[in-house]
Amino acid sequence: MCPVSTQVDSQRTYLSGVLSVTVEQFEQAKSKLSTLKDDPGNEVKLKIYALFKQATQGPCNAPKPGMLDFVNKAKWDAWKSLGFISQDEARQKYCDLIGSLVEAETGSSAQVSAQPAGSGATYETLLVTKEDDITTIKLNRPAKKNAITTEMYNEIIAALEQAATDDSVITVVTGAGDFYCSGNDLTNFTKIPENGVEEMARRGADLLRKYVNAYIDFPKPLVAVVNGPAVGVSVTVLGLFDLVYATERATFHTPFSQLGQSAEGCSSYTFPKLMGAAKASEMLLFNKKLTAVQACELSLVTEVFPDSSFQSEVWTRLKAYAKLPRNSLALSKQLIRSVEKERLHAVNKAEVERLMERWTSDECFNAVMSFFQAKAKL
Ligand SMILES: CCC/C=C/C(=O)SCCNC(=O)CCNC(=O)[C@H](O)C(C)(C)COP(=O)([O-])OP(=O)([O-])OC[C@H]1O[C@@H](n2cnc3c(N)ncnc32)[C@H](O)[C@@H]1OP(=O)([O-])[O-]
Repeated sequence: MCPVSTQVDSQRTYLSGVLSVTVEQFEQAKSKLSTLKDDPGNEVKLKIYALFKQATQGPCNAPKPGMLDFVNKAKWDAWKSLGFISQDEARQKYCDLIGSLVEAETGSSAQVSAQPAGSGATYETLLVTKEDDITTIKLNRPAKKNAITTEMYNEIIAALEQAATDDSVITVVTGAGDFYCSGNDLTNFTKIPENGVEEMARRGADLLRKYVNAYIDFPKPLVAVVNGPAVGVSVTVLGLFDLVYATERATFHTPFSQLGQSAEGCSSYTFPKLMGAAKASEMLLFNKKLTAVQACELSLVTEVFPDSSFQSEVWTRLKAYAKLPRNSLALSKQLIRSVEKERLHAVNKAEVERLMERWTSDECFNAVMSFFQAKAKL
């Protein structure tokens, strides 16, 4: 909560039914920003920038910077992502954000910020719901084909931690829009911290290890409802799900070599085990894209459904499954997976170490540049 706004409740005004901060409170928040001692990190700085622009100028109307103008493109994207929220709401969010940063530094809300996001928690990149004993984690950046930003990795980890302990029976991961997920957001590679690419690689590796661990350790039945094409890390972790239901429109590919990278998500172990070494190599080394039916034939997918009836058939089935005795389901899942857990953690660790080296390589740098250059020419 914003300390600035809570100090002077009487100065708050109601506009269109929305609690709003005064101009004075907004100015106070602005000056508090310069007193912060800790760098809040690029993601948060971008959010502050975007909220400030929205609060002072309204929705983004600036021309889109070129793809190679990384910094200005990231700022523009952040501002644009606020859509048409009102200047009032942006002022309120700006104050709340700066208030929470100030409070975190002074220690008064340290406990709150250390807690995983829970039911009732708001996520920026996910829609998390609980209904019919099913917790659904929906990746929610459809305009970017649900590419996974650093923030989204953290939010998925938090949502899985929460789902692991809530009273739902089954947990589902799915995507908003026409894609399931386009994998790692390639702009993650353009957010280089002050201490350089090595530091970016170290942080990325740490986050990826935690992310994959969240799937390895997940204690209840975990189901992927693959509503469209899936790419990269969203495909590799499928080997850690208990069921994978796919629309016939879905495709599956892992363009690691093309990106100068290497396999992750425990796929260097789960894929050969599921489909045999030769088929796994075609995917993981040579970027072979599978149709949903081919993925099902190779045991990566449990069952394929016609696109027109996909949602209704899958959800009818999942709702029935969620009525089964919860402890029996969870304990059976744990029996199936526990034999492999130690090995999977070791595989995850080894894959992440390899990737950390890859992310500082010329091969990876050149591949990511090619992606953005190709876009810039469009
Ligand atoms: C961490 C572990 C190691 C890595 C593991 C991996 O996941 S490796 C795998 C890594 N993944 C890849 O290599 C996939 C790279 N992406 C693609 O190949 C294609 O975008 C596509 C086939 C996913 C969709 O093609 P389409 O013609 O249907 O749609 P479109 O292209 O017009 O996209 C719409 C908007 O979304 C944007 N966007 C989409 N994906 C990403 C992304 N990953 N990143 C950032 N942005 C992305 C795209 O730029 C565009 O934004 P704009 O211009 O509106 O600001």
